[in-house]
Amino acid sequence: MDSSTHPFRSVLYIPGSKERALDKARNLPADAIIFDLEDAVAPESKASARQTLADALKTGGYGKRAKIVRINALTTEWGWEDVRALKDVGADAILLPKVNSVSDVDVLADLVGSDMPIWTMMETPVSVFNAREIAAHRQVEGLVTGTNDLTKDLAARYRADRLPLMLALQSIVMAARAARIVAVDGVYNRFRDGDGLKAECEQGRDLGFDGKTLIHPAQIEITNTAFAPTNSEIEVAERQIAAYEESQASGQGIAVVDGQIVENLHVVAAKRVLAKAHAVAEMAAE
Ligand SMILES: CC(C)(COP(=O)(O)OP(=O)(O)OC[C@H]1O[C@@H](n2cnc3c(N)ncnc32)[C@H](O)[C@@H]1OP(=O)(O)O)[C@@H](O)C(=O)NCCC(=O)NCCSC(=O)C[C@H](O)C(=O)O
Ligand SMILES: [Mg+2]
Repeated sequence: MDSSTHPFRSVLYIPGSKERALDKARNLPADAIIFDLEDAVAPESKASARQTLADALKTGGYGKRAKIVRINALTTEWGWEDVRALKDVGADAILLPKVNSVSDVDVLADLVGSDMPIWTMMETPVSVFNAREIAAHRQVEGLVTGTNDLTKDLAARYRADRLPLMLALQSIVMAARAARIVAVDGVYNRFRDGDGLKAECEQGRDLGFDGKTLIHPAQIEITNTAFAPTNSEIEVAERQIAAYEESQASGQGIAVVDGQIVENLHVVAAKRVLAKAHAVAEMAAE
C-alpha cells in the first residue's frame, strides 16, 4: 500500500486492550488504523490485549482501512511475543516503536519475514538523524512521527507552532519522500479541541505529510478534510494538465494558467493531486 493508491489522511490509534473501541473502528471513516499494543496498553494488560487484538483481526470487518499493528519494542519483555502472536493475522504492516537505526528494522525483518511491510515510529532524536537510512530499508513502507516521545526526549516544550519539532518533522518528511514511502504526522493530544487540531493538520499537510495519527474518533472528520485535495485544487490541477497538453501539442514547452507558468514538474504535482482525490473517492465508496 502506498499513498498514490491508498489515502493515509486519518490514522487512528486504538488500544489493543479495548474491545469496544476495536469493534467501533469497523465503522469509523479512518483511512488506516494503528492497533496498539505499546503505550496505550498498561503492562498488566499486555498479554490479554495481544490475544484480544489477534482475535479482532482474525474476525476482520475493517474493510479498506489499512491495518497496522504497533508492537512493543523488541528490547522489552513483550516485543518478541507480540510479533509471534500478530504476524500472521492479516495485518497490512507491523509498526515498530522506539526505532533508532536501520539495524532495529533488520531485527524485526528477520522475525516477520521478507514479505511483511514494516512501518517505523520516528520518535527518538537518533531516529531523526538516521531517518534517511531507515526509510530506505527495503521493507519499510511508512514513517509515523511520535511527537510526544520526541518532545520528551528533546526536553522541549509543547508549543502551538511546534517550532521545537520543526527540524524533526521536516527530516521525517524528507526521508519519506526520498524513499517514496508514506509519512504521517504525530498526534494532537487535546482531542476535544477541533480548532487546534485543524490548525495542526493544516501545518502538517503544508509540510508534506500524507496524514496525521489520531487518538479519538472525533478527530477523524477534521483530519480527512484537511488532508484531502479541495475541489478548487482538483479543478486547478485539471486545467493545468489540459493547458500543458495543449501547449505541448502546439510545440510550446510552457503553459500559463491563472497567470502562473505550468511546466512539466507542475503537471507531475497536478497528477498527484488527482491521484489522491481518486484514492480518497475510492476509500469512501465502501
Ligand atoms: C483518549 C481516550 C482515553 C478517551 O476515551 P473516552 O473517554 O472513552 O472517550 P469517549 O467517551 O469520548 O469515547 C467515545 C466513543 O469512542 C470510542 N473511542 C474512543 N477512543 C477511540 C479510539 N481511539 N478508537 C476507536 N474508538 C474509540 C469509545 O469506545 C466510545 O465508544 P462508545 O462507547 O461506543 O460510544 C481514548 O480515546 C483512547 O484511549 N484513545 C487512544 C489513546 C492511544 O491510543 N494512545 C496511544 C497512541 S498515541 C502515542 O503513543 C503517541 C506516540 O507514540 C508519540 O510518542 O507521540
Ligand atoms: Mg511514542
